[in-house]
Amino acid sequence: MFELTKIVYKDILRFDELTIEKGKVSILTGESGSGKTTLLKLLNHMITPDEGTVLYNGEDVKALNPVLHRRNVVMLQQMPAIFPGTVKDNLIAGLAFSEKTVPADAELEEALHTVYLKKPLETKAGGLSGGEKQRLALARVLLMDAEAYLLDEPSSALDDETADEVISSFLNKAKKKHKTVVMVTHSKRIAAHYADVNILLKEINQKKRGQSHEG
Ligand SMILES: Nc1ncnc2c1ncn2[C@@H]1O[C@H](COP(=O)(O)OP(=O)(O)OP(=O)(O)O)[C@@H](O)[C@H]1O
Repeated sequence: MFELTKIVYKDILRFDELTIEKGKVSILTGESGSGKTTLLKLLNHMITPDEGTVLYNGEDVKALNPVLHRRNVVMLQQMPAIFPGTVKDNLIAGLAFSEKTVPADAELEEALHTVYLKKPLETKAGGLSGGEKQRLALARVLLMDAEAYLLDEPSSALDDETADEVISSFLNKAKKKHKTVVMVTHSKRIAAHYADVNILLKEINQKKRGQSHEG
């Protein structure tokens, strides 16, 4: 689904090749500051590489309309925005961007159920805990029904048990619908349990520019 070739981005990323397969869960790990978020941003064209190409289904993302591309490839940021208003307002916020019709409340409740967030739709979102807000944002991207989900540490605010429930439930749903998931996590446990493919940034990322090595 994604093919990255001869990528250079500032002095952060430099690698020859990376393929991300359609319908698979690829888990991206690497130490803090190693460029995981930067790599996700290359995939949905929030940034453009200085050198090299990023292909999405065989097409150079530079040639794609960025707004349309980001409807197909939805990114959940590490600290996702929570909008003023209710849980429901937050769930439907992404749909306006995708120009999708607002589903019935039952479908919104189903998305909350998937992320184990047991709150009525009319709950004020501002009063939710950090972990609840994280799950609300995850439910919001799930409803966007994208082709690919780029999840940047989606369970960082959750305890281990809740993280397992939420991630496993989200991935089950995504897999049933043949979605592609690229997930960044610092959790070795989650990487070991849920990855179809493990991408270790330190294995692919080469010496940074400005260092003596020319490789
Ligand atoms: N636009 C930018 N310009 C310059 N440097 C940047 C830019 N964005 C990120 N960086 C730097 O690039 C490095 C990689 O950042 P990135 O957020 O991709 O790392 P990460 O692996 O996701 O880290 P973490 O696990 O801490 O979230 C960091 O040193 C960061 O400060």
